[in-house]
Amino acid sequence: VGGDVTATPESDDNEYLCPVTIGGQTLNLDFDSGSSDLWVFSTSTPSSEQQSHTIYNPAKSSTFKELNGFTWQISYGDGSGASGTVGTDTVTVGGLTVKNQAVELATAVSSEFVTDSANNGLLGLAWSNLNTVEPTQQQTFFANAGPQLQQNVFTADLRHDQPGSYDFGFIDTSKFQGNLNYVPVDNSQGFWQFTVDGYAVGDGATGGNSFSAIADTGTTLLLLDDNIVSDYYSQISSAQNSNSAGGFVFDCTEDVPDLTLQIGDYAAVVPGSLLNFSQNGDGTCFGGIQSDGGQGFAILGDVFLKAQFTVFDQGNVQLGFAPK
Ligand SMILES: C[C@H](Cc1ccc(C(C)(C)C)cc1)[C@H](NN)c1nnnn1Cc1ccc2c(c1)OCO2
Repeated sequence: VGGDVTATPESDDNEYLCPVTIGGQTLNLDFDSGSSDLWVFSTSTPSSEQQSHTIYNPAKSSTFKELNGFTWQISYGDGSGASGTVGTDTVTVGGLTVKNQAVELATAVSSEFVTDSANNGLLGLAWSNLNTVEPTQQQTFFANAGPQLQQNVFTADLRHDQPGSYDFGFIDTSKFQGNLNYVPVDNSQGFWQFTVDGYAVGDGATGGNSFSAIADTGTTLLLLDDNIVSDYYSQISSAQNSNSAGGFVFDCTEDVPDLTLQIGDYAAVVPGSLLNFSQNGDGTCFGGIQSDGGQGFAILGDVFLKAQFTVFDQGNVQLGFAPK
């Protein structure tokens, strides 16, 4: 048994949304391999915060069950967050159905979620030890689906400005070139965390120290250690760190170098075209590489994942990468 679901980019590839059916109701959710809560806008969300969101109404689901007294509360690294109550329902993603999946109903959401009307919640795909439900931590959709999957994996094929896909339970070899390169995962902190062994800017030599990184479909950009960020932008003459823009910007006319991350024997190339992320409207462009805020590990978000076909292997606790 498996599932294949389309991942549609919002404007500027800021996030990728996928249709999820919960108790017969379909909402577009942001699949997030960097968190482990499945939460939705619902009839429990204050009407002032519901705005033009699609909401889930548990009263209209014949399979919803309340988990009495259970709560959740999550804060994301970008400062946003949400909280609420919990129940279970039947959840279907791309034809793959999980019964009695914990579904977290938002009773409060931060302004970033209120204003992003296309995003009706998150579906966490990190490890279940990151789930925030109390008093009893809940399993993710992927953890619950694992036993019924042919292969205990899901794959991400995100694309620039065009629909991509997530597959659950199988690896579609038509979606990548060559062989998959596997790297062991340390899931002790709940992330898809692994070691990057070095990096290269443009056609320069690979150097630098090894560092920890997480594969995070829920983060838009490629967030790296400040030293690597400075090294990278030293190769773009007009680059500057702009407070008003919220990060490094450069003239849109500049030739933007590739970044290569050495992962074991695999050289993961992120082409310069993806590293010129968006236009600021004043002739400057916003970089796809930005600071990780000094949190001790790099966050390989969508900018990185658009350039690699990625296998999240729950069975063998490993990640696989291949060029597309
Ligand atoms: C930000 C997303 C989670 C999210 C997604 C979408 C949204 C909006 C829809 C409202 C746009 C908000 C939030 C990410 N998911 N793993 C995440 N959740 N927790 N940490 N991260 C990654 C991180 C992202 C940005 C940092 C950061 C760490 O540290 C410093 O700046």
